[in-house]
Amino acid sequence: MKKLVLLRHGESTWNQENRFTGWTDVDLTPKGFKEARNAGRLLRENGFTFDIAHTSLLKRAIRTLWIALDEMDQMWTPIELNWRLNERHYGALQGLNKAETAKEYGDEQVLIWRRSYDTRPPSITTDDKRYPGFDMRYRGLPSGDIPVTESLKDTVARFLPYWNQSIAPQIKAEKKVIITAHGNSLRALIKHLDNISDQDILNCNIPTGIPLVYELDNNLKPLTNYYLGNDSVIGEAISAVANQDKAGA
Ligand SMILES: O=C(O)[C@@H](CO)OP(=O)(O)O
Repeated sequence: MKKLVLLRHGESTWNQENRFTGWTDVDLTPKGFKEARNAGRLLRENGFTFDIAHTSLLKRAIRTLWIALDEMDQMWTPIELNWRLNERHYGALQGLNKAETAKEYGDEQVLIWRRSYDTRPPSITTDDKRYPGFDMRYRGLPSGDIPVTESLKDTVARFLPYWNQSIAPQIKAEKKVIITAHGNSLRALIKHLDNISDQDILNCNIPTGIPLVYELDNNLKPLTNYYLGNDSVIGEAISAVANQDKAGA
C-alpha cells in the first residue's frame, strides 16, 4: 500500500478578503502561516517522511510546503515546482470579492463559476495586466498553454500530464510523495483519482492547511482517504470553503 499526501496551502490574504484568486500570487496570512505549521506538526506526529515534494509556482503553496517541512525538520526534502499544479485560472473574476459577485450575479451563477466542471468564468484578454504571459515565471511556456480563464475540466487537462509523467511514476517506484497545491488543482487530481463524476465534483471542497492522506494500491487506485486532525475542525473548515460564495458571506 502506498500513501500520498495532498495539502492545500494555508489561508492566503485573498482567502481572508474572500476574493477570487486563481493565478494571482498572494502570500499567506498569519493564520495561513499557523495552518501550515500545524499541517507540518500533524504530519510529524503521524510519522510521515517524504522522498519528494511537488508544488506550484505560487508562493502561498510554496511557503506552506516550506513551513510544513520546517516543522517536520525535513527541509532537505527535494522539491519540484511546476505551473501545472497552479490554482485554476479564474479569468476576469480574479480580484473580485466572492460575496459581492454573488450579490451582483446571483448565488447560482457564482456557484456555477466556482464549482461546475466545465463552465469557464469570463476570460481576461492578453493585454490585461493579469495575463500570465507577462510574468517571467511562465516565459518558457507556449502561448497555447497560458490560460486566460479555466474551467475545472481545463485544470484537469493541464494537471494530468504532470501527474502521469512525473508524480505517478515516482509513487509507483515507492517514493513517498507530498503535493502542496490549491483548492481547485487538488480537486482536479481528486476527481481523477476517485473517478468522481462531473456532477459530484461540485460538492467537493478542500480546506486550507489540513493534510489529506490517500492510501493507494499498486495501480494507484485509492483504497481510502482521510484528513489528519480533529474531525469537527475539519468539517467546519470544509463548510467555510463551500459557503464563501453566499451573498451574505
Ligand atoms: O479563489 C480561488 O482561486 C479559489 C481558491 O481559493 O477559490 P474557490 O474556492 O472559490 O474556487
